[in-house]
Amino acid sequence: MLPVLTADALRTAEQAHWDEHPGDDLMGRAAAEVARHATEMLGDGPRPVVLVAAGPGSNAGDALHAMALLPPQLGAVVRIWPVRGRTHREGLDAALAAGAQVIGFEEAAELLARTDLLVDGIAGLGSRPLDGEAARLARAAHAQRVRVLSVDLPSGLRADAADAPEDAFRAERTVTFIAPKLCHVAAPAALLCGDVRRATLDVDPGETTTHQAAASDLPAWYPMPQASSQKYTRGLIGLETGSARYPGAAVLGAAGALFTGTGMVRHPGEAGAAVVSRFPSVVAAGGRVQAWTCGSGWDVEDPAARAAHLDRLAELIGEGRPMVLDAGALDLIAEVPPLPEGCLLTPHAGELARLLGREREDVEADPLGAAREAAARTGASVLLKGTVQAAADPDGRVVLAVRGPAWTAQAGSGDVLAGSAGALLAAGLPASRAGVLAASLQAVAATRSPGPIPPDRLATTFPEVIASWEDELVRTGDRSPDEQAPRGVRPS
Ligand SMILES: NC(=O)C1=CN([C@@H]2O[C@H](COP(=O)(O)OP(=O)(O)OC[C@H]3O[C@@H](n4cnc5c(N)ncnc54)[C@H](O)[C@@H]3O)[C@@H](O)[C@H]2O)[C@@H](O)CC1
Repeated sequence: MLPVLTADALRTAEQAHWDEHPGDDLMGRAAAEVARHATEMLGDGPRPVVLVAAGPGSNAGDALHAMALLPPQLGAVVRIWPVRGRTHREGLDAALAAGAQVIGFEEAAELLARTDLLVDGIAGLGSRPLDGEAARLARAAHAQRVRVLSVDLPSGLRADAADAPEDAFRAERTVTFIAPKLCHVAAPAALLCGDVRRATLDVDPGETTTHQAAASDLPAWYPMPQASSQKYTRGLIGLETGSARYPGAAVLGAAGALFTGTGMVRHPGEAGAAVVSRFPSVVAAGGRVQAWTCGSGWDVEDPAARAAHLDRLAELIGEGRPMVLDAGALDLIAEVPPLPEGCLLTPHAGELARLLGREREDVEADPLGAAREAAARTGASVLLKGTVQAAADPDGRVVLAVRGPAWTAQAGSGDVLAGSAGALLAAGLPASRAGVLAASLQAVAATRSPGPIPPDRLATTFPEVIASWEDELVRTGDRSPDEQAPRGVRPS
């Protein structure tokens, strides 16, 4: 997992580094990284034109010092537009000494047509939305498809926010320092960062409570069956989902659980028959389970159905097993006893806002903060679904799931996800890990099988993804090839 730092935490890490290594030239190393990436992007065309948009702070310092570090044989023609006329003094002197020239806004705007690379050094950690000439330049660069290398982050984004203001640079590549910030990993901001390259600058990022899951983390997290496994040890998941009004949710949740992999799925509720007709391995009766998924497709608008769901939720809570609470069940939390240990709530932004008694926009403005608050209030882990998918634990730790394409933004994805997370919970994974793994599985599946595939059909591709994880574990020696395909005893 990658640490994700806030701007404040990053400044603290930087200060701690300087306390230990007084005078260490972090800007020099950052500039060398910018120069390396600029050179790589420019390739070997003759006398490339490089335009630097330079702000007033240290972000411009990195960009400008980098210009003095470009290989002389590149013969780059470097022009600097200082936003609002002033910029980082030493950086500017270094760039001028290497042959760069300062130009005004009009000249910079005209130069765009001949610019091979725009180095965006307006602002990094201190970035706020662009306005005036800077906004005009960003817009024109986008319209003219100018290639942009952003230093630390595309100017106009805010380091700790996931939103993408219209007036921000759109980078082909972003070289970020020490550790990524929220804007680099959470959509839609992350989509403006292009290819994000992390330069650690040999600075310890320190402790952080926020991490981004990587695709390479997933194989080891998945509960692969062992030679000694049997259905009871792999996990029994009970589904209490669907209703007369929304029977499909029960089928979708069962698809999520079955194609994620589990020992047995039980569906004792009224939608059980519909589920069994689609998936005959499902047991439409109660009995022992290790975890429950409930709430998907519950009809909480009809008073009689709502009362029945409420009774059933209280009953399930009384069993004391870990549960995934999805959709309708989230609306009933305030009316039932406290949840057992190890539960997972799976709200989207609107449901999370209702849970917190806030506006949806508030949640969207600070998705991780909202998930943390809900986790602290309910004592459950909270997987926020949507463009930002992240699971928060009651102690404040947050893990962002692997990102996928927006094809999964469709009705039914959440029902599949709740079933999938329930299967993983039943297998013994901690709640937030189950949520992050299920969300990541769906994202990876949609990346491998893009297009408008209905969520239950997409679930049928989960096994391919999981099989590739098993291949990976065998390749790295973390799983015996015999567990994957027993060879038996062969003639000597
Ligand atoms: N903190 C660190 O550990 C390191 C920082 N470095 C660089 O330093 C940067 C942080 O430097 P600073 O704290 O000086 O902050 P920035 O250079 O990110 O920006 C702050 C300045 O930019 C102005 N600004 C912000 N948004 C603007 C906008 N939209 N239009 C015009 N002006 C705008 C602010 O008014 C302020 O003067 C990092 O992003 C990185 O590039 C690197 O040198 C390496 C190490």
